[in-house]
Amino acid sequence: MAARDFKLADHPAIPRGIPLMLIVLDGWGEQPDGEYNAISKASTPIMDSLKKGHPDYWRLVKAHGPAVGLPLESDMGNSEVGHNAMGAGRIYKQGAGLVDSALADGSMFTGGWKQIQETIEKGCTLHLLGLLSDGGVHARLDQVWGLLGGAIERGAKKVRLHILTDGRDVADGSSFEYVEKLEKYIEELNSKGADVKIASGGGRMRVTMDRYETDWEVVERGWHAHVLGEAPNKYTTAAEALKDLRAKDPKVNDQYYPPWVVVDDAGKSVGTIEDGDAVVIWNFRADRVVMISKAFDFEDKDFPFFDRVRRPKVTLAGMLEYDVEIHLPSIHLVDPPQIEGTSGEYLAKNHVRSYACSETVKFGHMTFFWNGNRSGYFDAKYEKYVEIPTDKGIQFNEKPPMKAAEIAEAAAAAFKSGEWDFVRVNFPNADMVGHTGDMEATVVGCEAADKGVEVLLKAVEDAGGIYLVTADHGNAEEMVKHDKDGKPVLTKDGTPQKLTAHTCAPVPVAIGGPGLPKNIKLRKDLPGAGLANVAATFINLCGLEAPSDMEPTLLEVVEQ
Ligand SMILES: O=C(O)[C@@H](CO)OP(=O)(O)O
Ligand SMILES: [Mn+2]
Ligand SMILES: [Mn+2]
Repeated sequence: MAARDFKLADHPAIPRGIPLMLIVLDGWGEQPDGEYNAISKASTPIMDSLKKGHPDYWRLVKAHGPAVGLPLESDMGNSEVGHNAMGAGRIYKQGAGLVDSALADGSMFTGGWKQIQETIEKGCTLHLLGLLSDGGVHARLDQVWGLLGGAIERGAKKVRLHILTDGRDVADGSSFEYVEKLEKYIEELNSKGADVKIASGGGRMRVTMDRYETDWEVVERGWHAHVLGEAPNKYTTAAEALKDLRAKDPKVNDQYYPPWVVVDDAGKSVGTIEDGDAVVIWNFRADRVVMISKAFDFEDKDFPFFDRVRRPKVTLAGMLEYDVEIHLPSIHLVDPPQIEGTSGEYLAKNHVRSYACSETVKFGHMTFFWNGNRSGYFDAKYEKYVEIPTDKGIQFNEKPPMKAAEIAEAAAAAFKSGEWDFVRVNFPNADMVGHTGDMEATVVGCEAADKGVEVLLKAVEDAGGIYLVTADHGNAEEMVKHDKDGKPVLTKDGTPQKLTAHTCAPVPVAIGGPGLPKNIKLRKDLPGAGLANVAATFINLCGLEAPSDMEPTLLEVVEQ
């Protein structure tokens, strides 16, 4: 491919140097007002006022399914694909679909797998670890079956599974059904001579799947259970663990199970991870498996995060490469989407000074995901990434405002300082609190996010700047599950079933501010536009023409 020319021409109608504020409201979808819509229930005067700008200054864009590179129209959006699309301005076939193709054409077992195969042939144990979920955000059951079955077909004898339960992308309690399905499949494989067992597990928010170094203790708990075979909770089957831990503590749910291990009759773990073993992480999504990958891959001198006690020398493979900058893990089964020529690189190379900010749980969304799953700066001279620490060890409905005020304060100060041309922030509330399924708390979270937007729009007003407000996918606007006719799905006790997951709702794009030239409006001719169209839009708002291989801008220059 010809080398990319990063020089961008000036935009014909938008001058350079008018500062731009871009706000992403994580998990803020647009759906009709209703009893279970936490966003419409909340008092959100600022977001409501933006909506009045329809059609010239407010519109909806797609944030789910093929529009963001997911296999099916029924696939809900998520932060990785949403921020990848916004940051890159293009639609890439994403992890879920890439793994599907690699399983279908067999290439799953031809690349990085070869090194796993060598360890299997030596008779070592193969450990498979990941989120046991059909949500399609981080992982999918059929892919786990494909990996496990494929490994057995290729000669793996002893396989141990380390499972993280979900309840976030799927209904709480679905772990029972998934474990039952997995046990059935294991029985089938074992009846043909394999030795497969579930060895350890825990809830994804409490065990192993932390992200962006919010709390290394989460990963440490997982390390103890999966690797060392140690946890305060010991059971003879996974199903027993799930049942008993819930019965003991009403606060336990699929997301927040404590760590547990499966033990034999002598009380010994059935699946510690030992020197020479192979470990495959089956999640395709990166953020929540970067830390556990580091725990396996990093030498002691590079790993100050917790005492690993014992670090087995294993062959570790990721389903995908999770960090394409530092090539983590060093082996992967399926190549990740080749995201390059992102807006961040273009802007840095055109000397647009960019400032990105969120609190820890979403920090990497505005940096790592935004930049195509790269962890560093393109050019530190023109970029600054600011992280506000997220509270550790709480469930987010306990403190729904989260750090919205602090994010707004930091970003408003950066904007007013005049040091930055482009400030981008993410407010996590609608998403992180929405995932708890707690309606009241989510309403409070949405109100806090709206207040954050208010502070930032005031900064834009004061500095004569431009704003672009959008979201990465839906979540808080649908807090209970609905059937095809739009009626709430009821649980056995007659109450509506909580929906903790993201949705397929479209998301808003709003533009404005005193710096927006009067002849710039939103186009009316792109009904199918999605999040990938946002990149060209904000590059234009920075005063530059967008690269020709990005999805088209949402802006038009109108005659006055
Ligand atoms: O928390 C996460 O990992 C996902 C849901 O699984 O949410 P988001 O895509 O918004 O980060
Ligand atoms: Mn998100
Ligand atoms: Mn989410």
